[in-house]
Amino acid sequence: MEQELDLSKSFGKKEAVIIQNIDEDEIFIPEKNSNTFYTRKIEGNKMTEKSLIKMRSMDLAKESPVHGKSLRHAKSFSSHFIIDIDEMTSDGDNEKGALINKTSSGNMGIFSCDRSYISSSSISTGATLENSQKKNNISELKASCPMDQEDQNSCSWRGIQIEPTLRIRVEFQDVKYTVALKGVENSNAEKCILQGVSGSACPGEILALMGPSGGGKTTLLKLLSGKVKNDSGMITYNDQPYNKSLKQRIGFVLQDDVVFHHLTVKETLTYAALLRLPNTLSKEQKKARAIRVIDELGLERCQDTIIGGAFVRGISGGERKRVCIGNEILLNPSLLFLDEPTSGLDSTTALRIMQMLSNIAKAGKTVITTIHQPSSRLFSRFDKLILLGQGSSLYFGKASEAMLYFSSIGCSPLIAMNPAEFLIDIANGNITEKSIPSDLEDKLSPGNHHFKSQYEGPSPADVHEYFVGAYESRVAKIEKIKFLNHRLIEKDSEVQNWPNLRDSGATWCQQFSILFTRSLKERSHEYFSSLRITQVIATAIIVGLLWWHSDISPPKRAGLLFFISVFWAFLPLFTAIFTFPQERAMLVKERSVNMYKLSAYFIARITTDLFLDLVLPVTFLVIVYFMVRLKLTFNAFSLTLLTILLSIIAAQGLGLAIGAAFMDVKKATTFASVTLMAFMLSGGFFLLEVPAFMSWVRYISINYHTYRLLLKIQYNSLRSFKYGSVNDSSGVEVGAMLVMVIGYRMLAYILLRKMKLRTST
Ligand SMILES: Nc1ncnc2c1ncn2[C@@H]1O[C@H](COP(=O)(O)OP(=O)(O)OP(=O)(O)O)[C@@H](O)[C@H]1O
Repeated sequence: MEQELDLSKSFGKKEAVIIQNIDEDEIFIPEKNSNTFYTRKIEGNKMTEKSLIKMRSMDLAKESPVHGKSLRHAKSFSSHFIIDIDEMTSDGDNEKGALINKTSSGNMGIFSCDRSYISSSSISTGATLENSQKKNNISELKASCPMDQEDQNSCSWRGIQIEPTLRIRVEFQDVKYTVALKGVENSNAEKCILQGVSGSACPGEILALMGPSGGGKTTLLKLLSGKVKNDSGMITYNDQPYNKSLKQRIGFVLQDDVVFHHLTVKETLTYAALLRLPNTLSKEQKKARAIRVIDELGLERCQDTIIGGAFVRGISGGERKRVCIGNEILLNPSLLFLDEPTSGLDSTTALRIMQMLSNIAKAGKTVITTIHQPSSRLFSRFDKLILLGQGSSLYFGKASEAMLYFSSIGCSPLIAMNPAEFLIDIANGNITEKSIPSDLEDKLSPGNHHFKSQYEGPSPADVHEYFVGAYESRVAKIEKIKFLNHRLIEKDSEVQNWPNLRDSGATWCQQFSILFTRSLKERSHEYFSSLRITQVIATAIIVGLLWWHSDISPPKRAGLLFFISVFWAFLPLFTAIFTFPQERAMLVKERSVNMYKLSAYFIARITTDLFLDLVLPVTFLVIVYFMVRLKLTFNAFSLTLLTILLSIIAAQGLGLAIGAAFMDVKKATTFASVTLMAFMLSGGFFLLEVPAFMSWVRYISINYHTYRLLLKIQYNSLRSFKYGSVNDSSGVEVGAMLVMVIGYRMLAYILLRKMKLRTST
């Protein structure tokens, strides 16, 4: 079926979309500057959600115009039409009127160019918008949900908003940042990372920070998000300086954001929702919110796939980025900061992510993102742009006017070039294949002190200096005046108190239970991995075979009992050592946004390990006990098992404390191996007599106490062993082990508390 639309009045630009399968009673909400449309159905005064409608983008330049105008043909779809995106999404109040379908198809759509909601059914009757009952419904809907032009286009995101977004305008003026250089001879050496950067970003906008690697983008992002404090200059949020209550309104997506590798997409977002959303929402509502975010981010297909990591395959890079963004979006932040959200992704996925950010911005949020080298399609999504080169601003303003600005100062591409490529070249001081500004050329001409006898073109340093100077004289001054004027006007206005965002998330007990379950899910794969099970069972069988039905004489069994004490200290210690170093990034990230109390995390974490560590030792002991035929009484078996469990818990505590002290796996494992060796040698099996001045080592040795307890259980007395005290009661050993169980954990907790949460650049 061939469809024709009279687009002659309003259309005729570069791009078009074909929209298929339009139902009756649907309205379309075109996105500004994008080729995305949403559909909503109207039921009474309510609009219900429907998915993004299918569309196809095409280049109209390649299409043959009909009637000499922008009339287009389209074939082979049950229902579709073509419409000019530029016109459709053009800003503003320009009333272009509705486009009426010339055919009689009842399944065609109608659009007007003022971005109103338009019903497809209006077309089938040829009715105008004014007469449409649907329009009345829409007007009522708009009246009940007042929002500005941007907000109208963002209904899909409104569904996941907890409360209306507080619109925050970020302005920064003359921001400087310097770091002290470590490891250089001159201890006062400093490096200036940002020098006098200014700009602003308003709600509904995407501000892109572009520049070459090392240009200072991430540093600026961290300064603007309050993660790092600036040395001088001013950063304001709705004309107020940063304060702690802003923290909850800021979402920050790191370049390599941390997520648990063994949790699925759904689990990741559900746990985040349960922990972070306010308690005014029920558990079911929080879960529903997570599901909603999954839908909005287009992650339905992979919601039950694990995230994955370096050693385990999971979701794709683009999906992972979207999960990280979803983690932040759940909370409806007013400001969203992203560090290179598209790096490493193919251009289609990158565009999809940018489209999503665009939708997020249109929901009234301020989005600031760093970006390396975007494609031209990606570039067109930015509202504002800051171009940084060696920490200095080379451009700030509308992204769409960046090329115009550089051409106004005499630098434009001489060959066809992607704008981002051109801008990055400029920021790198590379102006090959670009026109050289006459001022710069004059500077390098004979007679000037910059002139070199053999003209080689301007050096990157000259180019950089020129563009910084041009920016200072043409843009920076104007921005400064704007900023100051703005502040003067705002000065008399009331100081704004940030309204309380929400009550705090989950209670302590809820936090504990959520973190316990999350930890159990994340860790169980490690505890019950086939490798670990094989390791324990194989060791048990080898030990059982070596000591098969061994005779009961002490010399023979002492070696076995000592080995058990070493094995069940070694294994849990080296497992526990990784806990905090591995989870450090996640802990810092989650704690820095007060996601939970450290105590809830800590208790949940050690309880998970306790729980998981009980299964394998029981299996081990059952195999060894009956193969060797250790003392076959119920009491002896249970006491041996309890002793091993006590040893495991004490060793875990030591491992946690060492891990928390170093927060570095390499250092921690080195220290732990030396400690365990000292414990083993002083444990009483290798050495009966220890010099008096070294005897203290025994008392802090886990092996010493475990070995003595095992001997006492099997032989009731230590008299035949002639080492250490021959006291037959087990109180001292049990007491010492309990002190270790609690003491090492307390130490680990204190060390964790001291861990710095604020990051440096
Ligand atoms: N703490 C620090 N000590 C020394 N130099 C630093 C420190 N932090 C940042 N820098 C330097 O400051 C410059 C800017 O760093 P930043 O991470 O902001 O760059 P970037 O533009 O984000 O780079 P990329 O795109 O490669 O991520 C770099 O040269 C970096 O080495």
